[in-house]
Amino acid sequence: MQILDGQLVSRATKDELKLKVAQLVTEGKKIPHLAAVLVGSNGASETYVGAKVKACGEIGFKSTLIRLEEDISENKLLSVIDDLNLDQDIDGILVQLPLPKHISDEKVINTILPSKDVDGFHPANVGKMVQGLDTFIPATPYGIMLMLEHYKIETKGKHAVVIGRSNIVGRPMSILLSQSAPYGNCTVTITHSHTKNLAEICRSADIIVAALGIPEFVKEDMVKEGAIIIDVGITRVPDASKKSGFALKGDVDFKAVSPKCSFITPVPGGVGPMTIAALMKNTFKACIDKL
Ligand SMILES: Nc1nc(=O)c2c([nH]1)NC[C@@H]1CN(c3ccc(C(=O)N[C@@H](CCC(=O)O)C(=O)O)cc3)C=[N+]21
Repeated sequence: MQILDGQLVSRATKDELKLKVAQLVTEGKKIPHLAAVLVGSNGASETYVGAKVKACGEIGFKSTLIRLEEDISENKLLSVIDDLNLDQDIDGILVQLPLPKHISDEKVINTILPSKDVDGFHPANVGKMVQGLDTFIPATPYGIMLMLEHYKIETKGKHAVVIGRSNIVGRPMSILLSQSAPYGNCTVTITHSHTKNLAEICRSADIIVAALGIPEFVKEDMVKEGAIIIDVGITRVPDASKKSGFALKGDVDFKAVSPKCSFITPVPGGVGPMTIAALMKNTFKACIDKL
């Protein structure tokens, strides 16, 4: 069993980008600039956005964090996005999800200029991704593909089971895994809360991507010997023994499952850091090739 070290691969990816930025500097070219928009103050969102801004600093990107009040009107938020769309210095725009209930995710996502949509959530970019055209790939699935590539894990012809069908992870992941090289070339089964015989389907998987958001959902008896396990879940569960007051739990029962598999991602330190690295690659792309 080998642990897939997201911290390590993320660092390597960021180091690569850092060199490329240094090159841009010597050539006197534009430096990538990410605008991150955070509405309200959800603890987890603060952490993630903070990590994104920090990564920009490490690589040498510019970043602007825009904090807005929880009760900002939808129209006001849309006008903030319009301003960022028009701002020639901003290459990438990221609006951290989830948004407060009175704001429509769909309207927000549709307002971001596709050429600045480094999350790859805009329907125009989703459409391109589905067709295998050049576009921004959503950061979590992209990060997972980068991780598999880094460890030279052969995916061709394998049966991949994706648990979860969200627009930000499960669905794009299932599409990328099914696509031809440089993507997965897998046979993909996408499963969700209405799937029958989930355990049985999982047992037939060579690769499991768990992205349903239920802590330790994937148990030992759902996993085939030698399977590759990608754990996307990251839930904060109360834990009095931790200084923060919570522990991070993945969607996989790591202790029980890890002895059975060939490769597994830990939580934390697996997919999470790769999500950040992939976002940085998208931000670089937004600056370099104006799609
Ligand atoms: N517009 C938008 N784009 C996103 O890409 C996006 C989003 N909204 N909303 C929430 C999810 C989640 N996400 C994570 C990013 C980093 C870690 C990460 O770095 N995790 C660390 C631990 C961080 C901690 O201590 O909580 C780890 O797994 O090692 C996790 C999750 C991005 N998302």
